Amino acid sequence: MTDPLLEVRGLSRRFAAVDALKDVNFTVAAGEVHALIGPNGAGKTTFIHHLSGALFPDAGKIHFNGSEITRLRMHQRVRAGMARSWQITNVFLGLSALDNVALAVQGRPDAGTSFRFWRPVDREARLFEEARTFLEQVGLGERSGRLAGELSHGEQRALELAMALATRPQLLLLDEPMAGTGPEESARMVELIEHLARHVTILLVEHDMDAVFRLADRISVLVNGQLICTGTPDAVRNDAGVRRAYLGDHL
Ligand SMILES: Nc1ncnc2c1ncn2[C@@H]1O[C@H](COP(=O)(O)OP(=O)(O)OP(=O)(O)O)[C@@H](O)[C@H]1O
Repeated sequence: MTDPLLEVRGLSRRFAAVDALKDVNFTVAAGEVHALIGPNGAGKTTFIHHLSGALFPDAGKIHFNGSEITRLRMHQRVRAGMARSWQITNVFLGLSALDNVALAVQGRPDAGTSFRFWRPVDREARLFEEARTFLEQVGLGERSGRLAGELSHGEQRALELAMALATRPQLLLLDEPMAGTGPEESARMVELIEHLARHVTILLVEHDMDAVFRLADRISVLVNGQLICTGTPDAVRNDAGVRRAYLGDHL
């Protein structure tokens, strides 16, 4: 078996009296869509914060793409090939969709070198050309000139995905991409994630179980800070412990 793209070993984190994460062992294989599910307060957001570098653990190690990243800062993890959707907090609402993605392209470390040999006018044209391809990938090609603030909530989530893709990640962390979207927008987001999954490995945290069971190759279940099960959607659906602790209410 090839080494996992992401490997978490013995991750623990305590907040005052709460064990938010307890000795979590977890892997994401290259090419898969891996969903992390669990009831409210299970520790999912805390876990994603540890992967993205927003928080550091009390114990445990995180390896990504063969290197240890446990103590790396957020921007270093982005450079290493990990991108996270931030629930729209990173989108500049007063800028066009295209400008938002162009900024994300420009922030990529290799953009400086790949654009260095172009004259300023060509350089700018290249930058926007590349940004446009990411907008097209998320279905926003026609909306590139719109101010981000004028886009619907679902379109803003898609824009955020285009910005994450602009960093050319190997692993995309999607934190509740369906949150706040209506049924039509959710369906579009599921299609979009299916499309992106052909090109990039995805770790998905999501409460929408229809979306999770449709998209995931493997599912991990977190309850009270502990990973109680990892397996295929069928295995997780039929796991007695999972049904008792969580899915029983949802199925
Ligand atoms: N900064 C913090 N300070 C104190 N306690 C915290 C902090 N962040 C999280 N917790 C606690 O850690 C536990 C896990 O919270 P977390 O937000 O990670 O759960 P979650 O699975 O993401 O929940 P939800 O699905 O509702 O978003 C909860 O008991 C929460 O109250």
